[in-house]
Amino acid sequence: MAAQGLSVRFGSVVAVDSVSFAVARGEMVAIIGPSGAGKSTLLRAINRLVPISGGRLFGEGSDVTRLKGRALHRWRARAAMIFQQFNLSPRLDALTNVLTGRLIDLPFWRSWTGFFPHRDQLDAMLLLDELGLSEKAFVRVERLSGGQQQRVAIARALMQRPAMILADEPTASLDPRNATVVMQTLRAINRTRGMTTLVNLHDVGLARAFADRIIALRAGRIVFDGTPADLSKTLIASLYAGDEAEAEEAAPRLLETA
Ligand SMILES: Nc1ncnc2c1ncn2[C@@H]1O[C@H](COP(=O)(O)OP(=O)(O)OP(=O)(O)O)[C@@H](O)[C@H]1O
Repeated sequence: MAAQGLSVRFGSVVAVDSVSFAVARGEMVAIIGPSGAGKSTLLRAINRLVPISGGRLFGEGSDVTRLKGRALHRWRARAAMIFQQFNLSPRLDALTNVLTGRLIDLPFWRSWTGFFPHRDQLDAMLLLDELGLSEKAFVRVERLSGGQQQRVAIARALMQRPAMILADEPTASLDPRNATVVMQTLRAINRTRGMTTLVNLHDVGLARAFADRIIALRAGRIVFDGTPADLSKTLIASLYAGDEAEAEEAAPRLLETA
């Protein structure tokens, strides 16, 4: 996947400002930056959930900026999104939520009747098992913990048979222990399946612990693109300059020793 001079504007606000980068297959990239830096807009632009105002985006051999109709639908399934608030159907059980990841490829009448092929049911069950949730398959997701719900959302994303996962602040609603479990799950999928993963994170510590590479955004522009080891305390401090409360939240221990 590659972005070349990618921009997203909302009226006079430039949320993503001529951003260029390429992500290799199987890479795990964390995108960090202060609130309003454009992290969410960038991931949504890759999935074409927000209109792209300028530049080019390439993925799976296509110019994604030009895709329409079925091809665009297909790209959206291949670039599977995971959200902070899970976006599950709370009253449905975990298995059914995972199965809805297949709706994208099923004929309309099947989604309408709620009938899923046996093969898909087996795949969904195997995914839940892989993510340590087989005993929760028939439990309504509203009764699961936040960490379990996010893992159901990850299983649903995998049911889309994606080429990449785009996770937008997947740990922001979770306590530190569950946040770590969710990041471990994303990392395990990245390693075992070679799944290309882009993950927006507020928490710089999690980004450093789990990503191969970190891209830092400030005011819609890339201000750092490198390995976690190369991300200096000075850069982290400048990233959050002017907002001590946010710096403290994003990188408490890292800045303490600066
Ligand atoms: N739909 C929209 N309409 C208008 N402005 C928007 C829209 N979405 C985002 N913006 C603006 O674009 C800029 C980037 O927002 P974005 O949500 O991408 O940042 P972020 O880095 O993800 O922030 P946060 O960490 O707070 O989620 C902000 O100025 C925001 O107000």
